[in-house]
Amino acid sequence: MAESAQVPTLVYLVTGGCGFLGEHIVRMLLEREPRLRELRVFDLHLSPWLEELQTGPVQVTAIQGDVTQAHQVTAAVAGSHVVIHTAGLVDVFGKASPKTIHQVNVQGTQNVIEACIRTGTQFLIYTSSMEVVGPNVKGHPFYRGNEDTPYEAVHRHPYPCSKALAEQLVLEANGRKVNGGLPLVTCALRPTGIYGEGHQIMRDFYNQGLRFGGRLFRAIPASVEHGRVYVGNVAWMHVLVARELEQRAALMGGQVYFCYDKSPYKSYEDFNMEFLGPCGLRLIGTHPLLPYWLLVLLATLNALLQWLLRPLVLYTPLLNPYTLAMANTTFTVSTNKAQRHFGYKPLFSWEESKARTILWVQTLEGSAR
Ligand SMILES: NC(=O)C1=CN([C@@H]2O[C@H](COP(=O)(O)OP(=O)(O)OC[C@H]3O[C@@H](n4cnc5c(N)ncnc54)[C@H](O)[C@@H]3O)[C@@H](O)[C@H]2O)C=CC1
Ligand SMILES: CC(C)[C@@H](O)CC[C@@H](C)[C@H]1CC[C@H]2[C@@H]3[C@H](O)CC4=CC(=O)CC[C@]4(C)[C@H]3CC[C@]12C
Repeated sequence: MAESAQVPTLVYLVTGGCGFLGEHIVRMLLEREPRLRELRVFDLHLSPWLEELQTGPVQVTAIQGDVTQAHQVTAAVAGSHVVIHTAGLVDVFGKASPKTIHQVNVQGTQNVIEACIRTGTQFLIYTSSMEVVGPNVKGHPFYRGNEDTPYEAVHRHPYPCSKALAEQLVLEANGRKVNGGLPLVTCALRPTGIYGEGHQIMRDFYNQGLRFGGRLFRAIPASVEHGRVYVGNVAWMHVLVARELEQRAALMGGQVYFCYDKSPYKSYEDFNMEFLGPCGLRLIGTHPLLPYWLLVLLATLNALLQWLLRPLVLYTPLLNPYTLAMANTTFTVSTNKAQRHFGYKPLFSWEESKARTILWVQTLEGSAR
């Protein structure tokens, strides 16, 4: 991928480029990657905002496609220098079947890998997840751990299982010969809970609060810390890895990196209130309002109701057995591996991340402020 710094010559492909994280990666690349000649945005659902990006100096190519269709992926990858694979089914609410989650997240990733091999694309960055590690099915806490912290990564839920399998495929593909004889260089980035402009779950919490007269009810102890990272910093880490992967292939190839920044360690609900509070919502209770056994019962009833209603309507509440277990298990990271390996530093401070997210929440319909 060696190229002259003056003339934009590179072709990047972002799968899932119209998603929450994907959009930030696309915009960040256009703002901060001067070597770009063409940016291909591959997604099952193309967004209208892509049109506004097609008037700039970089050729933005919108490709409507499905990562489960190998031929579509191969056509999109052919001729690209770097692939950022962020497309995926991010579902812990029972919206998609386990089979579909596997097809998209695992088979789709395999299709991306094989497309790189077949077409000679050398650099592949995969958006993995903290969920590849945990919280595990035993509810073991992961307290300010890093990429080398021993932890029993045992999962049953289709989503974390699919992310773990896909990450393994990507890392194992590192070093395989691509068409033309050069080695494929891969790495995987593991964001913790991403927040920021466009986060659907934050939108869901906000709407739930509006439905209850501006109130949200504490279900999780404030002491249970959950790692969060601002979407702009996750996007920046992807851009940086894509830039450094060629020069530092021996060090970075086949590696995993947690995505992190200076976002504070808080419970999932308290962290959300950093943004929802200034927008008029209140979190009721300094302790969970219901005993844990009752929350488990309610979550189980929600899962039963989802199953009963499925032939008629898709019922996907925030509270289900998996989300309750996740929220109730400490999982935070403390690492500097990305800084040591490729000089990553968060682009956005906590204050900037918070301000940007609050501004976005305030634009949501019904915002009190
Ligand atoms: N949201 C979060 O807190 C975290 C997300 N991640 C990972 O980041 C990536 C992006 O996640 P989000 O932006 O939150 O999700 P998202 O659902 O907003 O974006 C995913 C994108 O992939 C596209 N997509 C889904 N199925 C596809 C298919 N078959 N073919 C082509 N495109 C397809 C969707 O249309 C969507 O635009 C995912 O791989 C997810 O596992 C990792 C850690 C945390
Ligand atoms: C209803 C209450 C119990 C409430 O507190 C439930 C919160 C719950 C919806 C979230 C708690 C932890 C979140 C997950 C975590 O951030 C890790 C993730 C990584 C990903 O790759 C995708 C999203 C998620 C699974 C995230 C989803 C929402 C939570 C389960």
